[in-house]
Amino acid sequence: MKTVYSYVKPYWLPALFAFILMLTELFIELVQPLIIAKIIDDGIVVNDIEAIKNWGIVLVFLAIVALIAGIINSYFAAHVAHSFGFDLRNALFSKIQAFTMATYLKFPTSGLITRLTNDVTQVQNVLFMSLRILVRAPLSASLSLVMAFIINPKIALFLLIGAPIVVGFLYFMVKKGITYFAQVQWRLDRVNRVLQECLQAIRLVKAYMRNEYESSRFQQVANSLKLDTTRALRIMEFIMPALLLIMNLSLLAVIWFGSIEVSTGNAQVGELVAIINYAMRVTGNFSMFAFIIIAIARAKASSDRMKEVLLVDGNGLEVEKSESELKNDNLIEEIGTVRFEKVSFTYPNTELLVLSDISFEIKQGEKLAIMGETGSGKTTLLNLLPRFYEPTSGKIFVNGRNVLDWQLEELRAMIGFVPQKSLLFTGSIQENLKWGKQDAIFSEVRLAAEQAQIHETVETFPNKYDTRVGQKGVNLSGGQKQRLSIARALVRKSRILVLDDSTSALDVKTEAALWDALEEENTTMFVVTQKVRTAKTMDKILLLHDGKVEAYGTHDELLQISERYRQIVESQQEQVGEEG
Ligand SMILES: Nc1ncnc2c1ncn2[C@@H]1O[C@H](COP(=O)(O)OP(=O)(O)OP(=O)(O)O)[C@@H](O)[C@H]1O
Repeated sequence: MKTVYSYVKPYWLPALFAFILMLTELFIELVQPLIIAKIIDDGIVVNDIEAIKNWGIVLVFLAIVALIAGIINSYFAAHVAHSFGFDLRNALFSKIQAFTMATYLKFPTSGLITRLTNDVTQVQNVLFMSLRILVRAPLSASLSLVMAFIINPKIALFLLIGAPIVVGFLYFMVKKGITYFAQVQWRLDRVNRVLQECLQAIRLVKAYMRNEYESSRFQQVANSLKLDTTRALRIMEFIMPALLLIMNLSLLAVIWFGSIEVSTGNAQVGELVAIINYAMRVTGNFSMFAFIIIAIARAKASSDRMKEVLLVDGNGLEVEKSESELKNDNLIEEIGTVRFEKVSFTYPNTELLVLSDISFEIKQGEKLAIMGETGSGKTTLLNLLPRFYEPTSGKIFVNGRNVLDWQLEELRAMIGFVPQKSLLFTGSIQENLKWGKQDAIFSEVRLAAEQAQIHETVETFPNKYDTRVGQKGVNLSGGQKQRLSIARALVRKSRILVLDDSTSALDVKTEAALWDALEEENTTMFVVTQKVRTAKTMDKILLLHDGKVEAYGTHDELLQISERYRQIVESQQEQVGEEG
């Protein structure tokens, strides 16, 4: 629990205040029965109105103090709990952002979302309850017991009849609760995952008319969540009345034995009333304690899940190298060059060699087309460049320096990356384009948009560059999204530009205009493409097959040396012929 609850530390002072106020409430709670006993024994029994009045005033005064203490305690408890929740969420978010791609693979997205939302809330609630009642309930119960013993040990002894059973019940509840609630949180992950998948693929679901299927899939996971939650809560449903029954039986025994003691003159009425009062407090506080124990069990399951994230360290995080570790080599000569030397790669936790013995070099300003059938390793190869993953063997050099020896930030600042799937964020077009370079001025944004052939389209939007995209914004076509993604990368003016099949949705004319515009830039380019027409315009082509280099060279060279390339060319010529 340490890693999660260490986030309470900065709030120790308000937490201490809350604790002291809680003790004040507790103290008053414990003194009240004594005063009632005084009112009965010194007032009612001897008919002393003055004593009743005086003790009555003290009672009311203490009740008001307890009320005020309770209100201020709630205020501090809420402040501590919510600040803690805020810090914890931020810490989790930062940690997740620093994950290596390999670590992301270990945590399903839905699981991370639940951890950041529901799990944090569970722990936050328990912290709030702790500052309000967690310590108070058992303390109040045990001190009430002590007070009862001080007043009359013989009668109070009857309160202990059920104690061993109560302790046994609580132990059982905590043990089962932790296991069951861990299962509940896991089920919540599954519900989130199905929901996320369905919403992301909503068009597909509609197009395939899979609404009913998706609904039943959702019902299945939601039902499992319901069953597991019910199972977990059932322990409480069973144990709470059982606890109360035991406690009330003890209370009955106290009343029975106490009335005998009073009638034989061994005890006073006031004493018995006070003990009954304390006994009821023991009962009430214990049931409250049992309720919190359930919440703690749930929070323990949640905090264990968050701990998994917070404890990710070392190889699981992207860590910047210290200046002293960096190689001070001469980078000027090879600026903009990229060299792969016998690079092989296997995804973490898998056996399959996805890239095998890849070697090639491109110079500054050269444009490399990467071709190959689906699954041949094109995206994987590109992912190694900004060090999303590290090669299993072999070396990759950027500007003549091994990518492992670069400061991560510097390396990535040099690379403009356009992933296969165009993703835009909620916000204006301009905000999206400036996303990779916050300090870009409008003329840079506009130039990038012109190069990416999207400027004219943006000009037709109602608010031009201030038009909102994403949820509640304009709906963009696939090609428009692709061009905006390209423009976003171009705004950064990176030395190296990586386009992972990012022009697939562009028509021939637009694509040609895009390459023309990029021709003017002295940018080294990696372009994954399926189209020979595109590949032909590049300086070199790297043809991958099954993760190996099938052929490497210019279009003409590949026509000479690679049968597979010739087949691709022929098949596309046939297509063009058929289309024509
Ligand atoms: N995260 C991953 N974990 C394990 N294996 C993966 C992962 N991503 C991709 N692979 C595997 O690596 C191989 C190469 O995938 P990659 O995405 O690089 O191919 P690609 O040539 O870009 O394909 P496409 O043209 O369809 O995008 C495939 O066999 C794929 O199953």
